[in-house]
Amino acid sequence: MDIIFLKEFRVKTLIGIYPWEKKIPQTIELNIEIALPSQQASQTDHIEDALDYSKVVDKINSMLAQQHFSLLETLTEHIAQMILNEFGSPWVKISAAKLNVIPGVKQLGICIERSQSHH
Ligand SMILES: Nc1nc2c(c(=O)[nH]1)N=C([C@H](O)[C@@H](O)CO)CN2
Repeated sequence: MDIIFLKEFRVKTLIGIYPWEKKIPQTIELNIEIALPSQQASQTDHIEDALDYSKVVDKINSMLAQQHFSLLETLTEHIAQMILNEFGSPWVKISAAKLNVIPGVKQLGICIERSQSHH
């Protein structure tokens, strides 16, 4: 299985359950692994055959500018479903962390894995 990864991808968004968190954007750090639907790009050297990771970054930036979540669980689920549905990936692993939001904890967050469901 071939995997594209995005490491330490930082993005500002409104995220959290508390009133202040719904007004003040916070930086979250994403780490993402995306299984590729095919190995074709490694043979052809054509971007048209690749899963274009710059498009994934653009999609996530625009999603998190428009949609505001209370929980990191919901945020990661939405990103995972977008990647599975719009990029045809068979499997994704996504972690999202808040930075220095609780004294004494440098990062805290969640990590999820999701696969295509075949009906
Ligand atoms: N399981 C979770 N627990 C908590 C979350 C969350 O997103 N998932 N969020 C918060 C608050 O927003 C917190 O980050 C502020 O300190 C608390 N617990």
